[in-house]
Amino acid sequence: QFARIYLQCSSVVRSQKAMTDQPQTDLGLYKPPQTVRGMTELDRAAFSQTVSVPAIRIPTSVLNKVVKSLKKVALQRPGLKRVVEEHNEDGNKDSSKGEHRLLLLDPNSITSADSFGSEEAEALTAYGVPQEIQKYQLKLTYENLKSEEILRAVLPEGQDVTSGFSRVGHIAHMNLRDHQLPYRKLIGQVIIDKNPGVTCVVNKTNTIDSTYRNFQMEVLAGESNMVAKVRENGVLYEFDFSLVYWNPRLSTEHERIVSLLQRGDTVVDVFAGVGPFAIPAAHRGCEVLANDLNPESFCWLQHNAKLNKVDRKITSFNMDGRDFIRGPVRERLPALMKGSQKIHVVMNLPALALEFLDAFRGLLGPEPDQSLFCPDDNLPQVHCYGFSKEDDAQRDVVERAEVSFKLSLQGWCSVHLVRNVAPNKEMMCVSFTLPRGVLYSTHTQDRGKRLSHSLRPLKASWMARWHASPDV
Ligand SMILES: C[S@@+](CC[C@H](N)C(=O)[O-])C[C@H]1O[C@@H](n2cnc3c(N)ncnc32)[C@H](O)[C@@H]1O
Repeated sequence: QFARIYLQCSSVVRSQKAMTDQPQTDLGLYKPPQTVRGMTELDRAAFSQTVSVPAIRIPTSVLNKVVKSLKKVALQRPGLKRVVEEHNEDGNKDSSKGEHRLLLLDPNSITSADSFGSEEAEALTAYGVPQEIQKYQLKLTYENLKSEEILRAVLPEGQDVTSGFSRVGHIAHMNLRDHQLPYRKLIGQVIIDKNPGVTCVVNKTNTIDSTYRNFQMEVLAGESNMVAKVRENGVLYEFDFSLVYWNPRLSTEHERIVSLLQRGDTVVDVFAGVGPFAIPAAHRGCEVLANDLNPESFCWLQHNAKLNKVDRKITSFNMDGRDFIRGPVRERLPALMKGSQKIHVVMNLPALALEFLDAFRGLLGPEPDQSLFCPDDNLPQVHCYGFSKEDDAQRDVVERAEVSFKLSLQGWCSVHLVRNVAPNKEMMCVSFTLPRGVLYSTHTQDRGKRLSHSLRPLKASWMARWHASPDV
């Protein structure tokens, strides 16, 4: 039944799940002082601790070569020197042993002289370094700890310290769980400390079901400046993250759609946001009609068009999507369809866009005179997004598009899996050539049977078109 529906899984964008910024390696090394457990105001000094680590003594004449050979077993920690001077029993630098240095080793890999692998042992022999391990008293400070170690030390024992955050310019955007909320200010500060470039951490305080798809958020740490500068696929955007929609996990999808466009095509972006389809499309030489209901998105869209010097290619609107289709789009469509350049309609409001497809029903009024009938009319290509929680997500989104059109799309569309949004929720994109029988009809009500019948003679030429352009 759905033989022509292609599910493309390759571009699933994986969520950033871990709060940690470095891989977990030597979690056993740091045994946090009990005093930090339950801390809600960050006291960095309280995290300091002296630990005993293995070390090997190396003559300075072969230091660089030996350090290179022992790279895999050397201690690696943020902000930590792994090659140190030797000290005498008073803790002072021992100048009598000046021609040697100590290389600190990872206690997870090296516990005794026998722990070296064959390659490392051979290198030590070749450079004349005795395989003797000594203990070194190392002072670990807050700077040398990873965010996960700090949070594991602070949060109640046995509770999960990981949580997702995404980066929007200088802003780290978190979605903390209830048990983490008492520690939210501290968590925010740790994220700032451990992630260069992050100067503001916010926590989402509502679900994204507001009309404009923006989040309510609380600033946990850092500056309260919500105006982010973001580069996506080489294009610069600026916007107030608290007032508009922006999702860094859509960059692959934005790029995928833009790669379908040719210079001179027209792009109709019904739910344009701050411009992640519209601006690159204009950059590619397309004429763009971009609309968003949110006045803030509309302003930032215009700002971004100017910022990227494509404002002359973009005509922007601040309207409801249906009114936009039935107004400015309807006005321009007949002329555009006479041309040879493609028309792409992008509808990225996944919670509702499939329902908005009904705005195309009867958009161009009755069928033109049969003598003027041209099966190769330049019909718009639609890329419409939808969420699905169904087992068969592609069938689900196609069926919902069909309900809006009162017309079967079987055999006429492709479906792309954009990303997995939650364990049982997919974001899909249905692409198809807008059926002629949808655009031309006298009624906007239920005319499914007659329309699907009137489509039949066109099917062969549509199929030919489908094969010629697999991107629809
Ligand atoms: C999911 S965002 C997508 C924005 C952008 N296209 C992107 O890919 O990032 C959906 C956008 O639709 C806008 N929107 C919501 N309801 C709308 C409506 N009825 N008409 C037009 N725009 C609407 C929101 O303000 C939001 O900017």
